[in-house]
Amino acid sequence: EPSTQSLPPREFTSPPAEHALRGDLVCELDDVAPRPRHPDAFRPWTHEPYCIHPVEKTLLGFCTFTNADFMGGRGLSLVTLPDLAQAIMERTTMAISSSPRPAIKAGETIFLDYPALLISRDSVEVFEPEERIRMNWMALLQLPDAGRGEVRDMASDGKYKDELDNLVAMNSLGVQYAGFRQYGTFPEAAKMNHDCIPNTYYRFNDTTLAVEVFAIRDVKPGEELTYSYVDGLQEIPYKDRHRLLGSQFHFECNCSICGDTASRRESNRRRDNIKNAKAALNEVSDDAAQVVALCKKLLRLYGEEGMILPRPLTAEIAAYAANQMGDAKEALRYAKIARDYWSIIAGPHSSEVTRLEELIRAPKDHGSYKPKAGEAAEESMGAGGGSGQEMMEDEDEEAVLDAVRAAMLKAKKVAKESGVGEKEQEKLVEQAVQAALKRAMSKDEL
Ligand SMILES: C[S@@+](CC[C@H](N)C(=O)[O-])C[C@H]1O[C@@H](n2cnc3c(N)ncnc32)[C@H](O)[C@@H]1O
Repeated sequence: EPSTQSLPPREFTSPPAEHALRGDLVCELDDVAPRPRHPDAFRPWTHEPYCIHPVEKTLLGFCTFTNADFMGGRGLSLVTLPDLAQAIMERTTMAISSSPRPAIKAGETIFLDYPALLISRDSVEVFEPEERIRMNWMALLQLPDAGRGEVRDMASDGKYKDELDNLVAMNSLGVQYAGFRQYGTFPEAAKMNHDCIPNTYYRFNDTTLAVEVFAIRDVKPGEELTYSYVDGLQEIPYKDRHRLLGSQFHFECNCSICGDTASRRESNRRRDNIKNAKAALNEVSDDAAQVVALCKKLLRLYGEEGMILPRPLTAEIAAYAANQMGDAKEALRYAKIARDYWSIIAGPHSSEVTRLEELIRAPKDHGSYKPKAGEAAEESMGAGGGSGQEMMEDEDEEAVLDAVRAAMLKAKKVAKESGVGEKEQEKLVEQAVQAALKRAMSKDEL
């Protein structure tokens, strides 16, 4: 018996006699299975599968399976064994885009795309316009029909005289090849609209030439995928964004923070606060406590505005500043936030993640750590006592002095780095020396 488990709830049926008998079958519209009234009736297929089994019911049957939504409505039909069709479809559920796309987790790759055109940005400066435009057109016309067709289907309105210049400006991603900036025209990515608060970002692999579009936050099923056509729109208020997108791309942005006046106003207010907090952060770079407070505020504002990209660096700065204040717990908390966002944006194996992991593993051993004033004394006591104890083992008076001297030197260094005043430093060193001496002496008495 063929496995019917993966089949839609319908029994294998013999083909209608007239089909089986027709030699030179001419397909008529009647042969097309109608789309069922309920869209999920034959899920994942959009049409009732049409199955035949040769000769006997006991033999494996073949069916025609169709998913008309595959690849954004291009459709896919399979004529194959039911189990195989099911397996193929399970693997490619991501490509069915008109049935609600499944939810995507932050950091997840959504698709890979390869460029149809890769045009050096330097060509604009190096060549006369006519020469450059001629080269670009040749690049396009020498593509095979399929690639050329995909490029020619792209939007090409804009401010330039040459249609292809407009097309490239409108549809390209900025990528770098061996350090040289390029306009990369990627047919799939070019289908994505702009959003001033996008839900995806991309990275370019200059070995494979693939651009990887990935989610920077969780994306709900069916939610539109967007990226920002312009980098660094972070603090820019509506009016300036409107002017920029209008002059560069010739469209009026209707994204969530541009669409209506109330949203524009709300977003402008938040962006104003972000701008001010960033300016204040530049002013207070020597004051670790202020740095932490401002980063905390910025992270809150980025959260309210739904901005993801600036978060990891802000959290990372907060982590170092907290550690500098001797607050290893807070440093750890921010370091984890920074690590998690870097993992989404730069990738889980990026140098950014490795850098943060170092701090997370042992905040107090990290170069940024400076113990608090009180802890400075304690630490030096520990160090002095420890080395003193070792020395006491051979009951050598010189060793007691060495231990105390070592404790004093360590305490001086720690007190100086803690940033407290000179008087306070002296007091700390004195305390540490006394503690080390006491420890060494008590050991001696034993
Ligand atoms: C690269 S194409 C994006 C795909 C395009 N929507 C399509 O259907 O082929 C750029 C064009 O999409 C439209 N567009 C993209 N983002 C938009 C936005 N945020 N608001 C309004 N129109 C937008 C503009 O017409 C722009 O010229």
